[in-house]
Amino acid sequence: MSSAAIEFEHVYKTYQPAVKHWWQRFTNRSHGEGFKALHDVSLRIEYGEFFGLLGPNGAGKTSLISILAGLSYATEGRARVCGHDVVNDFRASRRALGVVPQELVYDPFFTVMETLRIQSGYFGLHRNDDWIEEVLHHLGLSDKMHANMRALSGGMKRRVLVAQALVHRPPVIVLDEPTAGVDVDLRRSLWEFISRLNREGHTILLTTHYLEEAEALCGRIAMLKRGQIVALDTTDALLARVGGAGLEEAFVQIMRQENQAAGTAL
Ligand SMILES: Nc1ncnc2c1ncn2[C@@H]1O[C@H](COP(=O)(O)OP(=O)(O)OP(=O)(O)O)[C@@H](O)[C@H]1O
Repeated sequence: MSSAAIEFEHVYKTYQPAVKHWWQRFTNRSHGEGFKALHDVSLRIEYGEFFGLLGPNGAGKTSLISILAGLSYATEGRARVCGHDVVNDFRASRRALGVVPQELVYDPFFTVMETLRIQSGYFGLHRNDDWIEEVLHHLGLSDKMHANMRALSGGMKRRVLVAQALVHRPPVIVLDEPTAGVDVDLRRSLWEFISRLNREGHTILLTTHYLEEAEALCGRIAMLKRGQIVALDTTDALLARVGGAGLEEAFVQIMRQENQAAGTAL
């Protein structure tokens, strides 16, 4: 079968429980069962898709993205980016991927431009200023180019994280809740920019709790619950399930059915 932009094959993730005593780090004994965050997740996202990964808090979205970005290993199963295995062919898979993380992580000692030049350097790009300036322009950050990262507001720092993910022009872009805590203005300009990248052929994987955002942008959606995919369909088909009552209604109904099946309350 030909490669896809993103592939997960029977992925499981179990987090080991925290050790109670420091000396237990040096023993091979199991310290308990561990927490099963992902359970047999298989997913194939084709080139050029705008794909939404939805799920309640703790469903496993970030765990899945972390495996894709090589930040964490799957306990079982495989993941690939543009056909490159994220473990055996890490450099190629990482080069094909731009990740906008959920947390605001930044180095307080650098300016925006320095931050982006350093990021370009990680990918071996030494003359990248033209592209960096274009990205900054589309993210409304041109006037902050020489500002220190510390001096930016939370929303602006988030824009820099988006720019950081794009410096090496990756064909696949993963955005983990990129609009959490940002103003309407940025959301609009960010989505216009990301949609443009998608029209130009980039594959987008988006996680968000703003369901109207996913409804407007994503062609296909997977819903995760307790580490398992409980729905995977086109956005249109999910909307048709609820007679066009909106993605939020579809989400609530699917999660409720899953809760009933699991015998728990929402
Ligand atoms: N490093 C870790 N060690 C132990 N448990 C973890 C770790 N990282 C995540 N978990 C647990 O795994 C589960 C899935 O977390 P994850 O962050 O992947 O969910 P999420 O769907 O991204 O949630 P949110 O929407 O709140 O960001 C949660 O119960 C979380 O507490």
